[in-house]
Amino acid sequence: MEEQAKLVEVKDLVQKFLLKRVLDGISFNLLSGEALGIFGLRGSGKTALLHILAGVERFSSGQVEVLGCDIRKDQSFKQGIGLVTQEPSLFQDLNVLENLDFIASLKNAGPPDIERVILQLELKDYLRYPVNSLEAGVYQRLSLACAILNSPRLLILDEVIKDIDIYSRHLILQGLEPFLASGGGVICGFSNIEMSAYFNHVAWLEKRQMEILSSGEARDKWIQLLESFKKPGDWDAE
Ligand SMILES: Nc1ncnc2c1ncn2[C@@H]1O[C@H](COP(=O)(O)OP(=O)(O)OP(=O)(O)O)[C@@H](O)[C@H]1O
Repeated sequence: MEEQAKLVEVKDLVQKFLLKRVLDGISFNLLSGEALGIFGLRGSGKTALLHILAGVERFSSGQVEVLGCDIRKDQSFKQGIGLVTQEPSLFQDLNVLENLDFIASLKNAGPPDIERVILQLELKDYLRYPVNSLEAGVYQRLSLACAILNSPRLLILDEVIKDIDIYSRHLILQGLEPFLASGGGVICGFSNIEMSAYFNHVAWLEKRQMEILSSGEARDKWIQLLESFKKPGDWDAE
């Protein structure tokens, strides 16, 4: 059997904001064909980690390799990733097609790529809609469409299917299957434990540390956590 390529390798990652440690000695790998879900309570560091992997935030110490690049020294991995951030990141003043056109030009993608993503995420009926008029599910379909215009090898997704309609969720998840089967990798932050089943592994972030679990183990841990909560303040990460 062909050996799976290592898409992400993280060793001893530390992230501090001012003097506060948010991630403390995190290590994990992602192989091609794998989907890793990053799970944690509010403020546990999911977004901080995803932004480091996408190269949009610096980190305090440790080693991070993405698509074979030491990301502190070599930024070329950015051409091979697709990012969907938790905060809306599309151009609000442009319509759907204008967003696709503009982002395609930034990513050196061409008309066939635009056609491909419109088809995959069923955006044809929305092309002239202003982005700020889209319902959440269609907005996320467009966000993912923009992220995959450059046919990335690694997708970094932050809460991409949170609070969206079931059909959009289906379209997004269905699109990930052939992507993974062809050797892509997905890292996805999520906060609804029900979504664990969609990932090969769940990276549980708590108290600045990471634990890699199966989806079943993550659900069990969630049930134990719920049972241990006694007062509302316990919902905070620290
Ligand atoms: N740029 C920043 N400057 C200072 N503190 C930050 C910064 N980014 C994140 N933090 C802090 O780091 C911690 C982790 O935040 P992060 O947004 O990564 O958590 P999260 O798990 O994604 O939370 P949520 O589920 O609410 O999105 C929080 O305490 C947050 O306030």
